[in-house]
Amino acid sequence: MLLEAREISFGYKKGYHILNNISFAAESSERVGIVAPSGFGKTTLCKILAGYSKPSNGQVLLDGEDVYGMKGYHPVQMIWQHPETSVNPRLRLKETIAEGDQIEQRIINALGIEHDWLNRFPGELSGGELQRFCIARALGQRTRFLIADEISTMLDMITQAQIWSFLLEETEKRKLGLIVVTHNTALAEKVCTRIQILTK
Ligand SMILES: Nc1ncnc2c1ncn2[C@@H]1O[C@H](COP(=O)(O)OP(=O)(O)OP(=O)(O)O)[C@@H](O)[C@H]1O
Repeated sequence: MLLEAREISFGYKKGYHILNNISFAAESSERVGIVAPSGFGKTTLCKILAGYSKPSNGQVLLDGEDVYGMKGYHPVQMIWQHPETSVNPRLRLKETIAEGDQIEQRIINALGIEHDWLNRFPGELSGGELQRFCIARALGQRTRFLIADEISTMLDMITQAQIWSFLLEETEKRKLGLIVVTHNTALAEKVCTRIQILTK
């Protein structure tokens, strides 16, 4: 499967574009690191790829089909930098998991999610524990591409290693494309099959 962003332009303020004519493509067999300076618009591009923001110009295509015309589950799922703002604080974590597309128990186990955490609210977990739920939720049955936007910045080294080794194994097994946004070049070089530098 091919995910393509073609000549994307986007601005938060009318008349001022953050992204100007940006093109990007990734195959589901790839793990692509996106590198650009802070404030360039990497998260904005990820939001466009995952269907959260519509570009003012350009198209996002999945195997040639415009994703903004698709209905139902979005095959491009995003894991955000801040898990605490990516979950509903009023839902117990088992309900957060249920927001995903039939998340398999083996994914919950592999991420080290403890049974007792499922009955808690987000405010009762650490950032690292919560991020595991956000990763699990994104790995639904119909997910084809996963976007990881600075997902491990707040984690200790052991947890980072566990989570990345799980993600590499899972994406390989299910042939999911992985797009990685990080300022950590050593991490990008380790986990990605290709690095794409975005330029204005
Ligand atoms: N919701 C918003 N409303 C207005 N401006 C925004 C909004 N979100 C982001 N911006 C601005 O858009 C620009 C790009 O932001 P974005 O988060 O996409 O950059 P980034 O490359 O991911 O940055 P970083 O590497 O620092 O995370 C920034 O100047 C930011 O202030």
